[in-house]
Amino acid sequence: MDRVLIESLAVDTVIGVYDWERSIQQRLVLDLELATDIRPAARDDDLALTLNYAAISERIGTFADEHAFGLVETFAERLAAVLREEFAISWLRLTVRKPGAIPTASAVGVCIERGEC
Ligand SMILES: Nc1nc2c(c(=O)[nH]1)N=C([C@H](O)[C@@H](O)CO)CN2
Repeated sequence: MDRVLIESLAVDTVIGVYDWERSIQQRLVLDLELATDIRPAARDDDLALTLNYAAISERIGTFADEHAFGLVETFAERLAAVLREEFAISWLRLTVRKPGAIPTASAVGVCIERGEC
């Protein structure tokens, strides 16, 4: 299956399990692979026939603004569900990295796959 890609999308949100994390925003960096057949859009050169990565990126920013989860796992799971409900995404791979969490690591985070290809 073809994929629409969104790479290194940065969002700032309240995220973390410790008290000091509940009153600040921290950066998450997201990579998404979104399965879709790109041939209809390519055939007609029509944005309406594919997954609009601009609209999806904007929705992710809104989602990050609206929530304040403890775990990156919860952020990833809930975001994947919202995106699959609101866009015609049959399968996705979502990586959520929290680059500031561990000073001696470039990033930590999770990678999930949901749906059928
Ligand atoms: N698997 C996870 N481990 C940890 C998480 C998490 O979201 N998932 N979060 C934290 C803290 O919030 C940490 O990021 C603070 O530096 C610890 N472990």
